[in-house]
Order: sequence, then C-alpha cells, then structure tokens
Amino acid sequence: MIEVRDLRVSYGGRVVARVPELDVAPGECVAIVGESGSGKSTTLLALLGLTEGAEVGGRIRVAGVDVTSASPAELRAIRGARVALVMQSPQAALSPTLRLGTLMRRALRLHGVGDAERVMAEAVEAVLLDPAILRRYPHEVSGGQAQRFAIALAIALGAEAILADEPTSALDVTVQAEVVAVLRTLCAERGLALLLVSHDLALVSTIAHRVLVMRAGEVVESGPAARVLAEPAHPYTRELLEALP
Ligand SMILES: Nc1ncnc2c1ncn2[C@@H]1O[C@H](COP(=O)(O)OP(=O)(O)OP(=O)(O)O)[C@@H](O)[C@H]1O
Repeated sequence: MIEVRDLRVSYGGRVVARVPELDVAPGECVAIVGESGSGKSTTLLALLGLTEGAEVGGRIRVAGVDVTSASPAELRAIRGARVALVMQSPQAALSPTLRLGTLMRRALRLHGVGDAERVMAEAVEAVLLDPAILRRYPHEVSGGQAQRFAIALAIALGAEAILADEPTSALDVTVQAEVVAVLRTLCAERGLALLLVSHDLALVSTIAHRVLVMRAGEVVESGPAARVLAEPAHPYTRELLEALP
C-alpha cells in the first residue's frame, strides 16, 4: 500500500528527513516516533506530495501511484479518497457553517460515491458514533467525536490507507483511547493501512506493529514494535522510553 525507498526531503539544501525504507501493508500499523523537529510530519506529507517548496528524492509509491513523478491529477485522485490524512485538530478542517451530515454528503458527491445515506450510516457506525451526530455542527461536537467523524469521512470515501499525524495529542486521555480503539479496529477488520506519526510511545505500543524512530531527520532504529519498545537498540530510543511517565 505504501512503499518508500531512499526518501530524502530537503528545504533550501538542508536535509530534514531521510528514510531509507518504509513499507505499510494493508491491515498493518506502522508508527514514526521521535521528538519535535525530527522529520516525522515531513515524511508523512511527502507521501502525498504535500511538501511544498521542498526537494524530494527517492521512490514513493502510495496506492499504486508513483508520487514523485505523479501528475497533479493523479495526486488529487489518491489524496482524500484512497489515502486519507488525519490531523491533530479535525475541527479546524471542518467547515463551521455546515452540519456534519451535509459536509459528508457533499464530499461523497464530489468524489462520485453513490448510495450516500447507506454509506454514511455505515461509516458512522464503523467509528462507533451515534448517527445523530450528522445533524450537528462542528462546534457542537467534542474533539474526540470530531476526530472519529474525520475517520468516518475517510471510510465513507473508501480510504485504503490513513496517514495520521498526532491524531490524539489534542484530546483528553480517555477520549484518546476511543480514537485509538477505532483506528486499531479499522486496521484489523477492514485491512486499512495505517501510518501513525506520534511522539507518544505509550499510544504507539498499543497499536503499532512496526516502529521507525527518527531523530534530527534520520531513522535511528526500526523494527517490530514489541522488540523496539522492549529492547531498544539505540540510545536515543532508550532515552525516549525513559522519558515516559
Ligand atoms: N516548509 C518548510 N520549510 C522549511 N523547513 C521546514 C518546513 N517544514 C518543516 N521544516 C523543517 O523540517 C524539520 C522537520 O520538521 P517536521 O515538522 O517534519 O518535524 P516533526 O518531527 O514532525 O516535528 P513536530 O512533532 O513538531 O511536528 C524541522 O527542522 C522544520 O523546521
């Protein structure tokens, strides 16, 4: 689903992310962890060709599309529909004057998805939201509900992969768990590929199959999450783990 080789992203000649290898298969969750400024978000955005002003080298294949050489039309076709981007604060991305149902209906029409009412009901159920939420405006729902709605929108549009950038860091701890549970179920039961960027190792340990640890733009360690988190090979990973409360 996602296949990256020798990715190198630089701004004005300064390399900010170098990722030799990153693969995410359907049904798999891979997490990129590391402190602020380590290049996690840049890596995620490069997968959708969204690093404006950057020089991007290497090979990036996402949903069968060669991102580095894709045309704007090819990129539009994968963004938002086949591959969804879930950000930290979904409320900011939702139009404040539209009820959530209207917003989802419009998105489905725009992407040519038929049978909208059934698709919407099914997507809302998949993220464990009450269907009544579709009658509400973005400011009338909690951060956790808005995040699950953003994921429902991705499901309704037929997403095969979700790229999530700190999807729970703006949420309360109890609500974080709900969002993580939804993402885990979508991976396990619907075979979605999930690439999760997070600085929260506790969260990562509950969901990720594999982990990449980034520091100052470089991948310092990668491997199965259980191994990396239990027996970190790199001092930096050990530091991150020791910083856990
Ligand atoms: N548009 C840009 N122009 C110039 N430099 C940028 C740009 N975007 C990111 N960078 C630089 O790239 C480096 C990596 O940033 P990135 O946002 O990928 O880190 P991150 O690990 O996701 O951090 P955070 O957790 O704070 O989001 C930083 O030094 C940042 O200043």
